[in-house]
Amino acid sequence: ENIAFLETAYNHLSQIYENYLNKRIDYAHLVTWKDLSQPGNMMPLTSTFNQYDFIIVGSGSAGSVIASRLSEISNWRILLLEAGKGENLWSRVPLAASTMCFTPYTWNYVGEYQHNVSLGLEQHRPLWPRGTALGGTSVINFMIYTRGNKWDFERWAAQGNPGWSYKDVLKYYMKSKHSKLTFADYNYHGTNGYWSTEDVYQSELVRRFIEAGVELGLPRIDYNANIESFGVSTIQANLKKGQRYTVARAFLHPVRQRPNLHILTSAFVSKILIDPNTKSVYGVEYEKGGRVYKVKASKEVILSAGTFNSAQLLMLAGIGPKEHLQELGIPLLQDLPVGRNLQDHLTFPAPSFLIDRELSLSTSLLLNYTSIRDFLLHGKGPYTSLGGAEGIGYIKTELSEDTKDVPDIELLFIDGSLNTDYGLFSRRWMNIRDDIYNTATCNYDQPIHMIIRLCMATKYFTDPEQHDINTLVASIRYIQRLARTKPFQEIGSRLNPNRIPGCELHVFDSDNYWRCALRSIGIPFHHSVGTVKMGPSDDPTSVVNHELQVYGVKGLRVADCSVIHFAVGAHTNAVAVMVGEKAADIIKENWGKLT
Ligand SMILES: Cc1cc2nc3c(=O)[nH]c(=O)nc-3n(C[C@H](O)[C@H](O)[C@H](O)COP(=O)(O)OP(=O)(O)OC[C@H]3O[C@@H](n4cnc5c(N)ncnc54)[C@H](O)[C@@H]3O)c2cc1C
Repeated sequence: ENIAFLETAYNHLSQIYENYLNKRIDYAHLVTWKDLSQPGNMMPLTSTFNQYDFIIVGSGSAGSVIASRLSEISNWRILLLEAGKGENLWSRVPLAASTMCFTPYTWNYVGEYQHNVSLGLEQHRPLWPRGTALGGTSVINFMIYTRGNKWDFERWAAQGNPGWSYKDVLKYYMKSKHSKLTFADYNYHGTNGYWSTEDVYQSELVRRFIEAGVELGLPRIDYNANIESFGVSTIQANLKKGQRYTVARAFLHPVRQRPNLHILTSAFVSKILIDPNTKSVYGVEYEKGGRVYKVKASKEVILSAGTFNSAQLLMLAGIGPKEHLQELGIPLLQDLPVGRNLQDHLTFPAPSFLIDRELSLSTSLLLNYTSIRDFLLHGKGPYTSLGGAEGIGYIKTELSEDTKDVPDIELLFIDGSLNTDYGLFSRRWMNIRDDIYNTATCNYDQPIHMIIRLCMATKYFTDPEQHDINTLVASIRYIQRLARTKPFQEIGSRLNPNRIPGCELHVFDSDNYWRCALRSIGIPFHHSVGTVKMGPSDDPTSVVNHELQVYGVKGLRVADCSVIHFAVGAHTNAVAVMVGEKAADIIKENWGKLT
């Protein structure tokens, strides 16, 4: 497999870079790679059982973990149904992260128009990709490994969800992990789990980012150890030997030969089967190869289809808000506020800074024999950069009203800018309009980029108090202070003076200018959660209880990002894996199998 990988990778990287140099793009090329990652246990349809103990819908960050863990019980029969296909080799190259949204491995969702945000995007609408592959969104994401602040989980539990406090969930974060990090507190990192975590490529620039933080009083921290809430760090990433390590590679491949685990890809679940009289779930209907099949579950169906699709499948089954289902002519089974609590972080791909030295990721660094060899043979070098993301920082702005040590802003340090890939991928992934890209970002050779991310449930700038947008402006000021520190001044760091079209009326770099810029190219950060909210039975906004069971329906659980009831201060991949680990233990315990 390694030799095949090297050969194919070399040929395709050469082809892609030829296109890249010619500023052409051949998206088809990205997806035609031979698929080496098909799971071994792709049972032919004639061999699937008519009945399983558990059926899991969706093999994403949570679903893969659940299938892996439940199939540890050898006399349980488990079926995992996934609409997408197995990964391909291209998806293993970390630097290629931003290209994955242009492959068939995404559902291609697009956000609705909102009058006060994303105004500088094509049709004023942000892209909202979700993965469809064995491994789900972990096949298209940026592999940044973050868990969230301990107070996120204390609040999660305090809101009527016993078993979800920091102490409770830390156990599962550690269980899944196989860490190989140089700067880490190993009291907080597992070393025997399935899921590998490594350091990413560290350029001279990220070293300067860390030094800049330290100059401003932010210590270098292991941000997943949750001892110190504020600080700077290089990124911990889900890589193994420098390649993307998806949840499917981590949790399914090692167990795929288990006779009690059947995995079907390209199997699209269209319906949850529920007896309307008893409100008991007895199976699912799915489509594969143009045919429709029904399969029964004697114990439970577990929805792990992601924040959008789990909510959709519930509503198609008549579980959702009464009026909405009536509008669509779907007979009501259970009136629950499914889909009502969608939350996401917001990110802003600016400001960028110019520097005097050629230090950031560049064509000459990438189109270079040493870099390609380092990646293919040693799993090192700039190709292991997570689409350019190298550094991370957590701060609390002066506007925060939180009494606890909870950051309200995450800083992401990006080595390069929107034009590093000639505008072929990153800005398209953000759906930024041509005029904005051409005027604001594309005509400098050596910009570096510090992105900021709002670590709170943003109201997408509808807040009458303007607390969310003002917090972002405060964080832009913080970033400017970072850029003025000695480590950045030594390389001539200065704010990119190009203005965002549509914001010319405002004095450049004034607070109003940044508010305008934020409304223009502020976008969701793809950490959507909350559509199937977990909460106590007396909370009318809840859909599942703390054991992930859907209220009023028997034999149905939901376990993925949709149950997370607020936008925790983390990128959500590891949180979904933690939900999967915990869900598996809850299920085992409920059925008397937890040893
Ligand atoms: C572009 C991008 C970058 C990101 N970067 C990061 C990052 O760097 N770090 C991080 O922590 N998080 C990141 N995230 C977020 C994170 O990856 C997701 O939140 C997480 O993977 C979601 O896990 P999940 O289990 O909820 O759902 P998913 O992983 O989305 O899994 C759902 C699965 O269900 C399948 N499915 C859906 N409907 C059906 C159906 N009807 N029938 C059968 N199967 C179905 C889907 O195909 C999919 O495989 C990123 C997300 C995106 C989109």
